[in-house]
Amino acid sequence: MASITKVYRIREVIYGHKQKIDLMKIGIATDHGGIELKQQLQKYLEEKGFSVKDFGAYEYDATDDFPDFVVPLARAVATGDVARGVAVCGSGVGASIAANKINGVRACLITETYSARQGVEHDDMNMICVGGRVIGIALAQELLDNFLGAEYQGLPRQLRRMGKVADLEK
Ligand SMILES: O=C(CO)[C@H](O)[C@H](O)[C@H](O)COP(=O)(O)O
Repeated sequence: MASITKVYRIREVIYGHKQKIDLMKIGIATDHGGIELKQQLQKYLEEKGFSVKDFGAYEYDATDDFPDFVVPLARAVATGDVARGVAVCGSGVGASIAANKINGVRACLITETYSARQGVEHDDMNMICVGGRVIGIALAQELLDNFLGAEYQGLPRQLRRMGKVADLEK
């Protein structure tokens, strides 16, 4: 695992991030497709000691739209207001599509633990998207444990690849 100092240095070199991000501050968002899962995950994270910023939705409304909640969360991840983001929608697909429109966000729809960890270690994934209509709380908790327990390794080949991805945003 990379040291925190190394992680900050990597972020500064690749993305130009200057500020030290509070790694215990996590953002969470959902549309109506994941209200219950979001509530359960927020409680789970808080019990683990994370500070969780809730971007809504706060109540079930079948007419709400995922970009209205996921994009503010993605912007907070991109600016470093929160260290990482957890986005829920019905399938997780819409959330990942919307989040990846924001420069600096590397969001992925995740359904198994290998990718939850490897996506961070190799690709510096900073948002995880899950489907509230697809997975249950037990798997979702395991996904978060792997996502939040992982750090970008920043090996030379990984830096080269993510540098090429970051160049796409210039
Ligand atoms: O799952 C989603 C897209 O991947 C969306 O975020 C919504 O949750 C889903 O489309 C909502 O569907 P509904 O039929 O409008 O409830």
